[in-house]
Amino acid sequence: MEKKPVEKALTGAGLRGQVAGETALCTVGKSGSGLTYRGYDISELAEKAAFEEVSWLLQYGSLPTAKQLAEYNARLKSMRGLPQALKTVLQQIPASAHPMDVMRTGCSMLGNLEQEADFSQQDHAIERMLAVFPSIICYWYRFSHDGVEIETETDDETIGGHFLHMLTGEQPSELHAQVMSASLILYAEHEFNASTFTARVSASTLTDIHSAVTGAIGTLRGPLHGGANEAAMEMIEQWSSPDEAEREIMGRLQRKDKIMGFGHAIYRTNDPRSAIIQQWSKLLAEQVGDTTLFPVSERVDQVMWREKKLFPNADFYHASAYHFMGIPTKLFTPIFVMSRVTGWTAHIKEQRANNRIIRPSAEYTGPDSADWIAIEDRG
Ligand SMILES: CC(=O)SCCNC(=O)CCNC(=O)[C@H](O)C(C)(C)COP(=O)(O)OP(=O)(O)OC[C@H]1O[C@@H](n2cnc3c(N)ncnc32)[C@H](O)[C@@H]1OP(=O)(O)O
Ligand SMILES: O=C([O-])CC(=O)C(=O)O
Repeated sequence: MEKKPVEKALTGAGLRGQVAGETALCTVGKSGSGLTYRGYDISELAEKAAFEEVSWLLQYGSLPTAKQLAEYNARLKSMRGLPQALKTVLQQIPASAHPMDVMRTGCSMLGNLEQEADFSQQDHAIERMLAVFPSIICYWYRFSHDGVEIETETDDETIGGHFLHMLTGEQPSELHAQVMSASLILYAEHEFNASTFTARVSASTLTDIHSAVTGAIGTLRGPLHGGANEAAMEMIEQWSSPDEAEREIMGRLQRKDKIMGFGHAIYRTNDPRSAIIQQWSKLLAEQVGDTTLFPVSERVDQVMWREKKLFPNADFYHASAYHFMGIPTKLFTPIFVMSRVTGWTAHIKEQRANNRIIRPSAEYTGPDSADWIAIEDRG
């Protein structure tokens, strides 16, 4: 079937199509559907790189040598521990809290305990956030849900493996560690998306790095952005067959509901990250013997294209992939944070290196002038 692009101008509301700054970090949809990080194609990175190589690439500008990577990994490993004051704060947060709020509070508290005194400390602060974010979410999750106080200073080689290990209490399989690495690479960076733009606006005031990242976490939380992976999971898990999924999707489209995990502000024909995570999801489905969730996902994909010419974005097949690895749905978006902190902080560094406060203008639509009305005369 030939795919046709979604017809909608890249202009107007939402600053669509307007250049809001410069970056050497990433291109999105440059030739319609591509994605590159510092010139490297996403499919090559997802196939050949470890997530830590990509995070180094974003933070320091080039691929690391073997020595640089080994030293970086050792540093990250040594930074996984939580200060007692942060543990105490995490222990206060109820199990009913939204895990993205936990991430936001965790990041903010870290900024209180380990302040970035000046910008010469930014690389240390970035490595610390990258190393400790999985610890923050897993410590809170296991404490609030299972009553277990976990050890976050594990010996796992990778960030993805470290996360899965803390979450399940077991060493992850090679396949799961591989999928986590690929997933973290896919989510790492995406130009001027809403959360990254938040981070850049924040950084442009010359505020500290934890404030900028805290704002970005809050922005990523929304269902139109990172929260879509959880929303997609909540949708597809309701259906027990592809036929039921098709009927339900048709009904939702008729009611003009948004289907989470579909469509994109920039890509017009496909999101290059989707096919990659779809392949991993398929493999995981085979491994767990799934005969429902993956076929349901594929049917939703087909129907959305047939009916609306809308395609799955990075979030849609992440839902089933994470589910097959046993990750609770509410932790899907925090994984996005564990990855995207690399993109946010690379943008913060870039903004700081050539800064002018970001302060656009608005088109005024209010009354021309208004005459003052004394309070006793107001109806
Ligand atoms: C990692 C990420 O953050 S990826 C994005 C994750 N978000 C989602 O998956 C949420 C669902 N998707 C959406 O809400 C949107 O597609 C967004 C927010 C991603 C992009 O929004 P926009 O740039 O405004 O979308 P776009 O201009 O391409 O919309 C074109 C038309 O398709 C419709 N449309 C877009 N996405 C969807 C969807 N998921 N379900 C149903 N209709 C949709 C729009 O309502 C619009 O219709 P209209 O012309 O009648 O108003
Ligand atoms: O670019 C966007 O608007 C949203 C997105 O896909 C991302 O942040 O990964």
